[in-house]
Amino acid sequence: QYAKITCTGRYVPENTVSNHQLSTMMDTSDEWISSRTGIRSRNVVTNENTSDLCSKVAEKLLEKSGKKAEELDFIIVATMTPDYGTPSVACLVQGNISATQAFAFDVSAACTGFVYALSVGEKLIRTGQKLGMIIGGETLSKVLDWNDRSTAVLFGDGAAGVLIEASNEEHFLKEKLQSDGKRGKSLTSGYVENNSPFYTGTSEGSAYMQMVGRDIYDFSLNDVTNNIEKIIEDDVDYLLLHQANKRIIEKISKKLKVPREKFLTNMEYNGNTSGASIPLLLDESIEKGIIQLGSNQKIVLTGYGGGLTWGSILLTL
Ligand SMILES: O=C(O)C1CCN(c2ccc(-c3cc(CO)ccc3Cl)cn2)CC1
Repeated sequence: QYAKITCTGRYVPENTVSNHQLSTMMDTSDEWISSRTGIRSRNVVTNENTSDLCSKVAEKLLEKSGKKAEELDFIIVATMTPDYGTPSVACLVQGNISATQAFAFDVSAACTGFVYALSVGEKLIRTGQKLGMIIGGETLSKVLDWNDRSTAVLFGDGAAGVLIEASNEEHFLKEKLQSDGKRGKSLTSGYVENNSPFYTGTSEGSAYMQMVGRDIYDFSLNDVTNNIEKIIEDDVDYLLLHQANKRIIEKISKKLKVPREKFLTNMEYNGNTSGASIPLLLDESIEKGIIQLGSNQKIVLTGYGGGLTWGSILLTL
């Protein structure tokens, strides 16, 4: 049996923060942010954590599909901003929706997390599971250094996901997943201090998000373009890339010689939501009627970011 995406859903926090609002909090401007990133606003939690956002998505997926929670065989959450080290966000979601038959785990691959998780979920279906839920969810606002304008203006909170089910038709056509730990220090977040009386080592990192923008920019233009080239086909209808920066997407489209209008974007009102960005874009594009489940449209999903990780999946809907 094959796997097929049968439902999509999303949830973003109510609190919308405009570029202008940020310009009253730090030395930045709407002009700088929107011209350099394409971002005009983002949504930021005030009293929710990642498991809350993901649980809202889970409830929406069940409501839209008519599936019962106890039908779920597995739940995978892709996140770099979990509530806890343990329990996983996926387990917290499982508890919240009483998916009593499911096994649940998180995937840590930053902005490529949803692509990695979808790839794993597809294999679980192909080896016999019947129904899975795969969610990308982040509360990046809790790990940002809000005094560092170079990162604080780029990121947003949100969650979105899909149901995948066993199918007789083949929908997942090709994938290429990659990582490079040697370059991992270019984007870090969530370092945990060791306070043991025995520890004499140094503190390596920061709990806050730190990014060497130049390195990530160059990586995205070079490694990510090469990755897409390995799986893309001439009749691809749309490419849904991780929504990190409008200029990088324009540069990738030029380098690939693929028309810009095939690259869907939504960073304008979400900011960079890391593992949530691709499923947010997928659900929004379906709601807008640009993409339809069951249409046989051919799309590419490409994530790229912390790890460093990057990867693409070519699939038909
Ligand atoms: O000066 C400028 O133009 C600045 C230059 C620095 N910028 C960056 C740099 C890197 C990213 C980024 C982040 C991730 C992680 O999700 C993945 C992929 C990318 Cl390309 C986003 N923005 C903002 C505009």
